[in-house]
Amino acid sequence: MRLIPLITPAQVGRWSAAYIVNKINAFNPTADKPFVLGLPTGGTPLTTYKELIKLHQAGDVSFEHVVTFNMDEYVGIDKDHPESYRTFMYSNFFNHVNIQDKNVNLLNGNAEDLEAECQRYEDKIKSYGKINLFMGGVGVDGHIAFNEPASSLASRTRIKTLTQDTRMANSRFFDNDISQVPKLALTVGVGTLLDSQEILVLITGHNKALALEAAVEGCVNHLWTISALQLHPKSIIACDEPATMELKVKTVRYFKELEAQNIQRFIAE
Ligand SMILES: N[C@@H]1[C@@H](O)[C@H](O)[C@@H](COP(=O)(O)O)O[C@@H]1O
Repeated sequence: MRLIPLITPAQVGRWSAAYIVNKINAFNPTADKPFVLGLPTGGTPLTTYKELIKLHQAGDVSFEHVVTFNMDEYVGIDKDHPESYRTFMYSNFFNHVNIQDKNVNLLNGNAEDLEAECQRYEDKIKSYGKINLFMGGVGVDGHIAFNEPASSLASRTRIKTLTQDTRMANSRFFDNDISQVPKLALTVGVGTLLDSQEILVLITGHNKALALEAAVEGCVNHLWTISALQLHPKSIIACDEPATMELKVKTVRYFKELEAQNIQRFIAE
């Protein structure tokens, strides 16, 4: 695992966007060989999306041959609801870059047969071979995508019941009214994520410090599904300083030294 210890959320946005752009450009995607990118929603990746849009507008990256798969979606809210993850993705990213609509993959939380919808998603991912890079965030309780505590670390795309904690955290997007937050969601599984070639997780803010500790210093444990990153051959966490508050000083120092060259340009800005 790599830990990229930045200082501010803006730096996490810039670092992660630059990382993604380099990966896409090095891959040199074509119509026959698209780059497959997994994407999250949430407050944390917003700066990354803004930076990606900027880099696209500057001509540094094209999304023409990029295929995306979003990690999750609520069940039972209209696809055009302002808080659906579909709406989030179009308004914060897809509408601002040259991605082709046919290359956008989102789970349909209103499908008649939700289990069949999850299987369709898994099959569609398989049809591309694998996801080249999955970007993610983390919940305060350490969930990745909507893999809530005690999710199987071998799980695949499926329906999950959201915990009270998650619904409370997400009520900030629903007029602070928990009763408006859906109780169910469709989510890729931990196993689905682990099949990706690379995973890049963004963690910012002091309220995520315990989740970062569990991811980096904790044992692999289904109660903190983010800890499954330790099982992945190529996982990266980009974090800001407040998120490191529960890590040991020596852990932070170790990664600061290791990544000095890679973070220098970003922390100087
Ligand atoms: N399903 C999403 C997760 O994918 C996301 O990582 C998490 C944290 O969101 P935020 O970045 O807003 O803290 O929120 C939701 O639960």
